[in-house]
Amino acid sequence: EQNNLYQALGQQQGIERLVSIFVKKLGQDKQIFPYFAKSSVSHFKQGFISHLCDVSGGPCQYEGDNMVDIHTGMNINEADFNRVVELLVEAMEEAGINYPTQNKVLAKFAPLRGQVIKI
Ligand code: HEM
Repeated sequence: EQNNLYQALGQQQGIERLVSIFVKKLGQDKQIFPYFAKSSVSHFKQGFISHLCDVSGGPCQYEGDNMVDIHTGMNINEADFNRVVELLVEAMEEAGINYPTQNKVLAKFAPLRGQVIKI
């Protein structure tokens, strides 16, 4: 069951394609771009790919820092969190990912909300 989500996302290739679209959207968004102004896009991209591969049940182990450590100090508020989720949904839409699969991805991220938002 766990592994089904990874399959539904199109495995490694599908996840890489999705994250590329997502990263492009983050960089083009006036509300969100400032957060990433000083980060390495390729580092973020690789980290996000392996994290998504991991949480979707794929054969990857995310080895980056935990969500709290990464996002602490960024002062991410609720509205910005919601915007990032919106951009992720748009990216999934553009990548042709079906609704049940989109919802499963969102269900994986929802519990992380409290670890990412201003603490
Ligand atoms: C559930 C939602 C989120 C998840 C799962 C998530 C996950 C991640 C991951 C996996 C990384 C890469 C870590 C690494 O490998 O070093 C990362 C980095 C980052 N995230 Fe998030 N994130 C989320 C929400 C957000 C939001 C809402 C913002 C800003 C509005 C944000 C801003 C950043 C930034 C700026 C970095 C790059 C840090 C650097 O310079 O390396 N994240 N996030």
